[in-house]
Amino acid sequence: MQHFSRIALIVLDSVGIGALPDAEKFNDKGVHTLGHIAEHQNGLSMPNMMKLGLANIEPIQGLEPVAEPQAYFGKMAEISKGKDTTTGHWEMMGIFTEIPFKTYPEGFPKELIQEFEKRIGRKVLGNKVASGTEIIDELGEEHMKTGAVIVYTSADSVFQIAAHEEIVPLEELYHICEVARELTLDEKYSVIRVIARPFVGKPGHFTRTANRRDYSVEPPEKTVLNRLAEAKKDVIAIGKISDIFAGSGITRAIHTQSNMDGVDKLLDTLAEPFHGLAFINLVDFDSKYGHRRDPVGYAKALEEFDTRVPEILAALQENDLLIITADHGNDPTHHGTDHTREYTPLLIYGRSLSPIGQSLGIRRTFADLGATIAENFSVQAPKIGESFLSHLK
Ligand SMILES: O=P(O)(O)O[C@H]1O[C@H](CO)[C@@H](O)[C@H]1O
Ligand SMILES: [Mn+2]
Ligand SMILES: [Mn+2]
Repeated sequence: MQHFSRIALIVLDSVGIGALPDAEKFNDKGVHTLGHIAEHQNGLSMPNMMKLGLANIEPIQGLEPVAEPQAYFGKMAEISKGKDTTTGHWEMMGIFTEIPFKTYPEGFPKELIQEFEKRIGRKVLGNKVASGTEIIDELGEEHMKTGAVIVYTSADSVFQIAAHEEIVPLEELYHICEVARELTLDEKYSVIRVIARPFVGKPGHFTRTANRRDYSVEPPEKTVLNRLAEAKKDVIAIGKISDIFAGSGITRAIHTQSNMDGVDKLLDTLAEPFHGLAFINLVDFDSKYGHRRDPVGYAKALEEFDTRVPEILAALQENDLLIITADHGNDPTHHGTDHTREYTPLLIYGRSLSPIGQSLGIRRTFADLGATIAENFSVQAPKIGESFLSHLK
């Protein structure tokens, strides 16, 4: 069996590949992020991902499978009871989330908001489920006049705080988030993530900045990342990965501004020597296009990523393994603005592997990834997941 000295794991945030069998329970019957974007655009120009075998995973209207895919390919099911970023990434690294995280479809309880207002010395606006761009359009002006911060949530377990950078300086916003983080760690509330959502601009023309910051809870048990770090391997987190794991098991964190900046930083990372895992999340697909229900923008982002694939392949050394997947869906043609319950694509490429990839079938859980990575680096396997390392030849 081959072992690899470096693994690069790329998560295309929200690029799902069709409804999971239990999608109906999530109000997501018939969703298909990649398929519906391709259908909407009458095809997608992603020649490099096609060469790897993206369209070989399953038939997708407008995308042609290739005769000789360069990568091993398949799709993965999520067994955890959730469709958010945290649940998806944690499952990849071996955690089964059986009890869904607490969500707040009616907004946060009054007593929590009152305590929060008291502690931060500012009032709260909103306190409801909303889309982040819509709620700043709706309440941004009032926020600027009164200095009250905008609090909102979604179908996920998130406490999001939006504020204009010129009204609430970033340092203060981050402090406010720390207060919210502390209050919502209480079991009574158990919110998974507090998120700072700074924005700039004039009423009617607000834009969010890249100064977003996530305050996550630590995973409830050790993940494959912890096992790697304990075994003195490098665990390099690029983009929001470090936030998602609250820094746990990460040996180096690199923050990014955008998908393309993320790819640049991955290339920089691959150009340097390391031994272990480079784990990157490209969030624009999700935050800029999926939640905004913008299939045209989403398609462009996919095509833009595709143009960078040759550079990524060229940056790989003989003994490297590249894995491309996603953490959930976010079908921009589906109702609402939330994630969608989907399979995620799986593409695995290595220069030392056979030039024609085989099917890895339908993986029962995202944790097959963690199990594979653990086996590769000879660290303790996660409780769930089956390694497919021996299939890679
Ligand atoms: O609508 P925006 O602010 O982008 O928020 C989205 O981002 C959150 C965190 O990923 C999701 O829960 C969803 O609410
Ligand atoms: Mn995500
Ligand atoms: Mn999202």
